[in-house]
Order: sequence, then C-alpha cells, then structure tokens
Amino acid sequence: MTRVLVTGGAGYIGSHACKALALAGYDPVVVDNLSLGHADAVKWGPLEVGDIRNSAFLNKVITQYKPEVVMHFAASSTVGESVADPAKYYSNNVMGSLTLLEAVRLNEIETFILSSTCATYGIPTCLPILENAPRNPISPYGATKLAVEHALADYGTAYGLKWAAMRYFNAAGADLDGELGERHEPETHVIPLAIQAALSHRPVFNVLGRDYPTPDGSAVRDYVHVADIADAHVRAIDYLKAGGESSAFNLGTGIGTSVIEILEAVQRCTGRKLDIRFQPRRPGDPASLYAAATKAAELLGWHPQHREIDTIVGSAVSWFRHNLAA
Ligand SMILES: NC(=O)c1ccc[n+]([C@@H]2O[C@H](COP(=O)([O-])OP(=O)(O)OC[C@H]3O[C@@H](n4cnc5c(N)ncnc54)[C@H](O)[C@@H]3O)[C@@H](O)[C@H]2O)c1
Ligand SMILES: O=c1ccn([C@@H]2O[C@H](COP(=O)(O)OP(=O)(O)O[C@H]3O[C@H](CO)[C@H](O)[C@H](O)[C@H]3O)[C@@H](O)[C@H]2O)c(=O)[nH]1
Repeated sequence: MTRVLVTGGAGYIGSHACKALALAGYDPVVVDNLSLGHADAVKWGPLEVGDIRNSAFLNKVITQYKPEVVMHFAASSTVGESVADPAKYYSNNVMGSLTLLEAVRLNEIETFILSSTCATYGIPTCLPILENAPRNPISPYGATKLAVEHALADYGTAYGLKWAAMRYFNAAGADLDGELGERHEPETHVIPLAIQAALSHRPVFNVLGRDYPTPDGSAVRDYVHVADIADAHVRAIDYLKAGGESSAFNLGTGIGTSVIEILEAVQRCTGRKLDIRFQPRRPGDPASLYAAATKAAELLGWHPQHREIDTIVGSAVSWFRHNLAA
C-alpha cells in the first residue's frame, strides 16, 4: 500500500482527505500539531503529534513510516488574521513548508501535493479564473501560499520533485456519512457561521457588504464540497504517478453563489429563519471569485459530485445537528 504523509490531517480538509485516501487504498499517516485540528478526526491511520517546522520530528516520522507521497494541508489560513499578524503566516506557511520540503528532498520522497488557494490570484482581472491568470495576492495569507508554490516549482525543476498545487476556492460542507465536519475555532467561514446562527437561540447573521457589483449586492464565491476536494487530491497522486506533468489545478465548481443565496440555502436546510443584518464590507474581500476548473476535469478526470448548494449546505447542517449542542 502506498503510504501518504498527511500534514494537517486532523483539520477540516485534511481529515476528509485521509478518508478518501483510505477508501482509495492508500495508507495515510497524519502529522499535526493539533493547534487547530482535532485528534478524534484522525480515524484512518496513525497520528504523530508535532510541528512541521521541527525538522528532527519530521525526519523521525519519515524514517519510521517511509511515505512515498506528502500531502500538505498544515497551515494558518485566515485572511484577516494574516493581515494583523503576518509573522505567524510567514513562519507557519513559508518556514513550515520549506522545512517540510527539505525533509522531503533529503529523504528522497518523490511526490508532493500542496493545499493552495484562490487567494493566490488576488483581485481577478477576469472571471471565471483560469490557472494562468495573474497571481497578485492581496493578503499575507495569499502571498505565503504563492511563495510555497514558487518553491515547489523550483524544487521540481532542480531536484525532480513531482508536485501538484491544488488551488481551492471555498471549501464547504461535511462528510456525507456524517463522520467528519468543519470544526474551526474560532470559525470565520460563512456557511458554518450561518448554520450555527440558524440553529441557535439568537439567529442573527451579519452580511458583510451589500454594495458589491453583483446581482444581489452581496459577495459571490465558488463553494466546493470538501469530499470533492479530497477526491481531487487522490486523483492528483494517481496523475503524477502515471507520469503527469507537475502543475497547479483550480478546484471549484465554476458556480458563483452569493452570501444572500447561501443564507437562503441555510434557511431551507435548517427550516429556521435567520435575522439578517447588513454590515460594511470586510477589508480585503473581492466582490466575486469563481473558478474555471476545466484543467482538473481534463487532466485529473475530476468532476465535482456535490455541486448543488443545498447538498453542500445540507451536509454541513446535518453535521452540526449531530455535533452542536444547540
Ligand atoms: N478552508 C478553505 O476554504 C480553504 C481554502 C483554500 C485553501 N485552504 C487550505 O487548505 C488547508 C487546510 O485548511 P483547513 O480549512 O482544513 O484548515 P484547518 O485549520 O482545519 O486544518 C489545518 C490543520 O493543520 C494543523 N497545523 C497548522 N499548523 C501546523 C504546524 N505548524 N504543524 C503541524 N500541524 C499544523 C492544524 O492543527 C490543523 O489540524 C490549509 O493549507 C488552507 O490554507 C483552505
Ligand atoms: O459572518 C460572515 C462571514 C463571511 N461573510 C462573507 O461570506 C463570504 C465568504 O467568506 P468566507 O470567510 O466563508 O470565505 P472567504 O472567501 O473569505 O475565504 C476563502 O477564500 C480565501 C481566499 O480568498 C481563503 O482561501 C480561505 O481559506 C477560504 O475559506 C465573504 O464575502 C464574506 O465577507 C459574511 O457575509 N458574513
């Protein structure tokens, strides 16, 4: 069985990836410092608790498990926090990834899959966003992820590392079997926040911006189901192992959904009414982001299976109903 080292595998997307890997016949080993993740989300292989910035720890884990592939989810990933505390982002995302990449190089691991983000594009010059669009991040978070993408490409050229950079749009939803969900603390993402509000006794929800140049004035994003993101990662391993060229892939559905449309879906899926209030825009939020994901379709054979917003939101509602003390 091919062993895959999954950094950040106790987190939201990494834990879903471990499940997808195990179902596809891979053997995931998780490295996570549990700064944000949850040990009980690691269900498909061992958990080694430690920090990716600790090269001695990484070398010990790699020597013990001998992974053939690294899937790298561990990062700090809140845009606003990155503006307030860029040092944390350069340390965790850049130094952490470079430490990991060095361990990969010195231990001769051939294949590396990176969690990247649509935040590497910044404000798009045209929509939908293609992989070759200009990359001008407007936050330290996006800048740190772009820096790691550059390092990957250089490691590929110089050392022969095979890599894929997966640029997710808005990861959303929960495992459809109810085994995993989104448990960020603090939560900043619109879908879990709106669901938590709807299921609470004080269902106030703040829409951040109502004057965007979008059909209903609220910001538009491309919400992609976390299980589909996990599936794309497994496909990326298969693609690289089959000799596919190292590359970046957008992971989105191509469908733009506004914040107001999200709230309508949350109200349908919970059967609860939200008390919607409008607030000023959140600094740094682009008006509209949605992907052209045709490259992932063509090269990885990736076709998101859960594209309907009610399926995405409904899976998250189901998770919260079973796991939130309302
Ligand atoms: N959630 C999204 O919509 C989204 C969108 C684009 C990209 N991404 C990227 O996907 C990845 C996973 O995101 P997520 O939403 O699952 O986040 P998450 O916070 O749920 O998971 C990250 C995991 O990494 C661990 N971690 C963080 N720093 C670490 C370190 N130095 N050493 C070891 N472990 C560490 C945390 O404990 C956590 O379990 C991140 O790289 C993020 O930038 C997420
Ligand atoms: O209480 C809230 C929270 C969010 N929003 C709005 O909902 C939309 C989506 O916001 P999220 O915070 O859920 O997601 P982002 O688009 O900001 O973030 C996503 O895209 C980023 C890049 O742009 C990063 O990759 C990040 O990890 C990923 O979750 C934004 O317009 C935001 O202003 C609200 O209206 N009210």
